[in-house]
Amino acid sequence: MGRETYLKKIYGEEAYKNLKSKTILMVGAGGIGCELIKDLMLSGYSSIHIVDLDTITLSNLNRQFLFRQKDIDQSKSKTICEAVQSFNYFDCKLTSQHGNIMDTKQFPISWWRQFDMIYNALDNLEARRFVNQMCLFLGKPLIESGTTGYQGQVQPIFPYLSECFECQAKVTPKTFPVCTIRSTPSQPVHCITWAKDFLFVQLFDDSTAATGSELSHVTNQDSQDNDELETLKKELSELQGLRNLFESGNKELASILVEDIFVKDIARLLRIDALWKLRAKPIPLEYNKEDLEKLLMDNKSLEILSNDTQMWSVVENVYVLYKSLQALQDRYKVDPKIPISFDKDDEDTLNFVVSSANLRSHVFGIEIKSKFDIKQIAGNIIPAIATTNSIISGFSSLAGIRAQIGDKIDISKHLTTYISIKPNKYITSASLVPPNHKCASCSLVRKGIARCSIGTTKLSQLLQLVCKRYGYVEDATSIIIGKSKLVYDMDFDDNLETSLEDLGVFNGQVILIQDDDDNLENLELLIEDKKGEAILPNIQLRKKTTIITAEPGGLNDINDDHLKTVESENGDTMIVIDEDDESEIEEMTIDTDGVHAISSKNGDGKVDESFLDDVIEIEDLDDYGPATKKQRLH
Ligand SMILES: Nc1ncnc2c1ncn2[C@@H]1O[C@H](COP(=O)(O)OP(=O)(O)OP(=O)(O)O)[C@@H](O)[C@H]1O
Ligand SMILES: [Zn+2]
Repeated sequence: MGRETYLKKIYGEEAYKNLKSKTILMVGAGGIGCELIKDLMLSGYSSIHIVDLDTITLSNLNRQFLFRQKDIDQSKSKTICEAVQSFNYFDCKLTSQHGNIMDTKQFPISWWRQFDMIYNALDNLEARRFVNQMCLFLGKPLIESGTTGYQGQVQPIFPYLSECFECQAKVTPKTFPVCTIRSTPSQPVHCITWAKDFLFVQLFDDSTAATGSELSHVTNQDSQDNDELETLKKELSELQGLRNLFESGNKELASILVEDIFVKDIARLLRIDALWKLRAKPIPLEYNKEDLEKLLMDNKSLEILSNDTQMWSVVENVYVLYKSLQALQDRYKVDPKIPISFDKDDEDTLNFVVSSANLRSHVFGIEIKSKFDIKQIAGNIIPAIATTNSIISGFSSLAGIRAQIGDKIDISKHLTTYISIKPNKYITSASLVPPNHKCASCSLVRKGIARCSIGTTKLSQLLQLVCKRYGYVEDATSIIIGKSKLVYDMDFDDNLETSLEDLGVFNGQVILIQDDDDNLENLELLIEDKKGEAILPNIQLRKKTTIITAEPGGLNDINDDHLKTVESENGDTMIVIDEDDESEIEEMTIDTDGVHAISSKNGDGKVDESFLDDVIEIEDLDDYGPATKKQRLH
């Protein structure tokens, strides 16, 4: 029996053949990627490309089971491909690429074209958003997955048919008021944030992100108290002095820093009575200097640094602070050009943050934490769980297979899957829904790829082409390069005879075509620089349509009068929205000849009752609010 026999039985001969012809991309070779690659490779795809920007670290080995001790510092994508070769039963062609998926030079649009589908196995929003955008430009299905602790989710995304990654707002990490961090901490996390995002940044980090750090700029909005503002400004200039001592390799830095930050600054804060009316006062740091001397003299004390599950005493924290400062100073001395930035896996930076956070906690009467705990909090880590990654990878690969074996995408046949550890909710799912009509990525604008030679194509040619092809009117069109560079509109035609390249367009650049009359939807063209005649994407731009907002139950009573209020025309599309949760109830074509003036999109002239049952209460038929007109791109 051939090895493929079971796959053929499961999928069916045709579907198997179909899958065997597909080339797919997996982005990320970490926790999810290590599990997913096995599933994908054994699913029958003909070829899989794997991209990851990182190398393997010791901390990856506890859950990324394809990596071994010997692989540390090797490229993740290369190692993962080698690791699965021994069970590559269906001769899947594996291609690894080490690089950042957002690098448009290494991964130009011509490279993306080869894939039939993309699987995300990423760990950050920025890269996920980028891949989502690429899939929208290319019109390729994306299987998005993610895990946090015991929770996980797989979302199949079919561009313009189902919600994209950006259709729902994403939760951003919790932030704290600046003055809680700088003057009045009350929880360990406040002190850890102070140590990592303020003290560390001020002393060592040179990056622009650091100098622009919000915690370094305190304004009247952050604090009404002038004394507090003055004190915090003084602290900042004092830190500049400490930074100079650090850079000059001053041997007294540690003792000066402890005195300045944990004694003098605290004493200064204590003088601001307003801060302590309702709060417990901090106590400037006191510790036994002889004990510190003893620790510093004894080489055995170094064991404290790796004792990461027990709470360090106050003097031990001071000792770790001394040691980490010393190590960082030595690094700076060897090569000042190598940036020092916080990384939870960089022991010296972690030790500095742990000890200074703990000393601040002690001063403010907040509980001290172990190095292990602080590492979790400072690295925003919710422990990654191998089993969760494994289950999610299974669902992810199944979601992709389902997308590939059918001929035409019917989103009602696909599901978003969730897993959790809540009883009765281990595995749940939800139907895919059409794109959110407010989504700036997939609903307010159409996307496509235009091929043209940027060196020889003039702006005027591009303008004429898009007008001819999509129905824009030259006098009512704006062209914007990148995020905000306006190069053409009705009152600004200076650039028409300039080539796209001279206007700053590069291979992979995005250009926005905007209808100033608001009749047609806007279009984002990703420019692929290619010699020869310009080729525009084959897209039917949609006319902006009318949305009628009706209260629950009002749907059947929308009549000619309402349609007149919203100036609808025969043949327009109407979307009825549930006012409570803004979900779309029904999409209909307006027929102004009929008495009831509505025909549903399935063409039988009736509202789809089965759909309504779920959403609105039919008894409320008389109780509808006035219809309002909104513009929607459909
Ligand atoms: N822009 C990107 N391009 C390519 N690969 C990326 C990009 N961003 C993240 N990745 C990769 O995605 C993977 C995500 O895996 P995972 O969530 O397990 O993170 P990790 O870095 O391996 O682990 P941890 O963050 O817990 O140390 C990582 O291997 C990471 O290198
Ligand atoms: Zn969207």
